[in-house]
Amino acid sequence: MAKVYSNGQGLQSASFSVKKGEFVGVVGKSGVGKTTLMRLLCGAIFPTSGSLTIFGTQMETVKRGKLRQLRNRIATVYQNYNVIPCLDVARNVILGRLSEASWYETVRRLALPTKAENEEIRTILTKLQINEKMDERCQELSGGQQQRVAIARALYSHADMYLVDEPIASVDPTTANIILQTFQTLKQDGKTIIMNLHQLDHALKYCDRILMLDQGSVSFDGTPAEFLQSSQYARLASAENSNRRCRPYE
Ligand SMILES: Nc1ncnc2c1ncn2[C@@H]1O[C@H](COP(=O)(O)OP(=O)(O)OP(=O)(O)O)[C@@H](O)[C@H]1O
Repeated sequence: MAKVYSNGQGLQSASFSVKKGEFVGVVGKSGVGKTTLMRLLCGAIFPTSGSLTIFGTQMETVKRGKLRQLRNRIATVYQNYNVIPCLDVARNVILGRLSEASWYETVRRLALPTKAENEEIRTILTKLQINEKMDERCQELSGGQQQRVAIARALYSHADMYLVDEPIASVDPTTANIILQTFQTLKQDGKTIIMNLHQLDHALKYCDRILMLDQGSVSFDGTPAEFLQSSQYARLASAENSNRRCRPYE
């Protein structure tokens, strides 16, 4: 498929399929089309040519109702977090599971979450080490904390597929590992994860497949071990000024 914007930029050519339960890392320089790919995969935009099938549904001909159902099976974590600043952390997380709820149920969950709902939210926030912020408004949090709230909201959705755009861009190395380990646990539960990552060492360590984009096209598709041996890895690592060869399996 391709998604070419009116200025000629975008994703020029991508051909791949992803299996249930795979953790795919999408790497590549800035501007090569990683976010465009994410937006295609969550049905926010559509290919300008070629074909895209998500959960067996062809996106070129999808009807509005079916698209809504598909989107309910996909959780997206955007680079800019998309949290609601004036709501507290718990309520931002609750938003992750409201798409199917009636108007009454939406108000009830936001105004009067049950003990079980609060406990589930607290468990997710504890995993991401941000539970002490549960009652604080998002506008009072740092960028890295807001990023973890956005991740918690995605986890609360119980989606089948997680599209995650640069989830560790604003966090310290310890938190980065916590976040990536959380997604690895999801993968073990059979969830599919497609994650844009700039940090090659983390992609090599946590993903079980690497897709590299270069100038809007897929230039590599293989395992981390194959990627590590590839000329594409060498080029990208040196371009990102990090040609320190990683040894993720040691
Ligand atoms: N809505 C748009 N209209 C026109 N051009 C766009 C649009 N969105 C992205 N582009 C262009 O498409 C190309 C790919 O952008 P995209 O955001 O997908 O890259 P990226 O790999 O995610 O970059 P980064 O790593 O910096 O986030 C870029 O050249 C960008 O300028």
